[in-house]
Amino acid sequence: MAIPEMIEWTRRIGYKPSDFNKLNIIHVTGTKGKGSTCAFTQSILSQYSNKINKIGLYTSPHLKSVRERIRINGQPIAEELFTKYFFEVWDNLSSTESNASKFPQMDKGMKPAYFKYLTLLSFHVFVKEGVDTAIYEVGVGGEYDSTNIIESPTVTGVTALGIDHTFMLGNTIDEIAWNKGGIYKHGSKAFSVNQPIDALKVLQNRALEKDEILTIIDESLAKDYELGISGDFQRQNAALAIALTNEHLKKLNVEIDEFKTIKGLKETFWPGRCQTIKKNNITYYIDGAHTKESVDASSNWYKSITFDKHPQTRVLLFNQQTRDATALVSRLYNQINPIKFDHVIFTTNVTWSSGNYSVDLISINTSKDAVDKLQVQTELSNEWNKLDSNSKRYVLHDIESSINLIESLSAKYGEIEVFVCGSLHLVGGFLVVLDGDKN
Ligand SMILES: Nc1ncnc2c1ncn2[C@@H]1O[C@H](COP(=O)(O)OP(=O)(O)OP(=O)(O)O)[C@@H](O)[C@H]1O
Repeated sequence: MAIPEMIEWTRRIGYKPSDFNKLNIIHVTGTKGKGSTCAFTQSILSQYSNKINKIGLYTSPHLKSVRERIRINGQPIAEELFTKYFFEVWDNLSSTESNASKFPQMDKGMKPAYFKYLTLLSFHVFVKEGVDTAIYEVGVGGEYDSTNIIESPTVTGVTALGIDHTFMLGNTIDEIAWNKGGIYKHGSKAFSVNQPIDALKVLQNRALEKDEILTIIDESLAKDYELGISGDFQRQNAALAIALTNEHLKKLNVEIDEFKTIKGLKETFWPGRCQTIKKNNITYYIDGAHTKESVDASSNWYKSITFDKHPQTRVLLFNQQTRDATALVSRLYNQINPIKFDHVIFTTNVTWSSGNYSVDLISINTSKDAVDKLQVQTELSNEWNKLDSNSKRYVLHDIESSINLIESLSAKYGEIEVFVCGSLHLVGGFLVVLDGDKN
């Protein structure tokens, strides 16, 4: 019922899905690289400002502020606009009659859950603000995702597939591919990067169901270009972005200009993914990887850019609160080998030492009890002890305390390098504390 319900919510805020065709939507899913691909796409298209007036970008999750999820021309929408449109949606949902015979479970006045609400809000914002190109990142999967009420995207793309969200999408790569391939649409060219053979067959069939022939992009498309997001694997995401933007521009009858592609790729900024920040004597290498494949990718990135450096001290700051954290951390250890960490810090995603989360980062998915008992962090520390008993291990309650510890290590040892990894929630809180955003 996910899609019929989403269409019903849409009706209650005053729209039909076909109203969103004028947004000229590029729809993107995948397991890894969706957000980066969308960011490259946005940045390339922003070079055509004489032809494309306003570009909307809908992505998830956010790092520091929920407004990052709904961007116009690359910028998170302002607080005032967010508030205004949020309550317009809210009031419409409160007042519009329900379609009780068809949706008895959706009483008048009910509100959809978080992601659905934000998706509705994004459509409303983009229509009201006169967006003429919109890029939509799927939340989870594709077929039943709330973004999949989009009827006529200009083009669709599937990034690298892997195993994640199995409770919703299935345990095998075929089932996952089936869900993701649900965004392909009749009349919209279907793209993907190269995938494991089983997944590829499923994607091909899913495209055929919509009378489209799947195009596997040439992954060398971006090989000679400078990319604004670091990491070798980003070449694959950038190549997909080139294919998507070229097709989109064709549909809009805009001439493709390779120089704009090159400039757009170079200027792409997407924080929290293979990002380096230098602060005094501390260099932070930050990546929100949290699945097997992405932990491999980001560990290799860290290794490749720091292997030849010989800092006084290396530190790992890690958390993963809900997935198989110990398996991920041992994977990270094996990938990074022979680099060794002198200090290893396991923290929760709680932002401040007071026990508070930054307001936009409050998580109701994490059991408070597990956080209070530092259960996951203690398990991680025990696991690390088996992997490398020479590292000094710390189990800390929150991100602020972890950064304080890192700063005290730097005061003692001088030049230090810190790899921050395991969770985008950790990275979000980390950036809030590092930037001193007290909220
Ligand atoms: N093509 C890729 N292959 C492998 N790993 C990747 C790839 N692209 C991104 N990653 C990894 O996934 C992490 C998240 O990247 P990104 O935000 O682009 O992906 P996403 O699909 O939006 O993921 P999520 O939904 O988890 O946010 C990156 O930090 C990186 O570690």
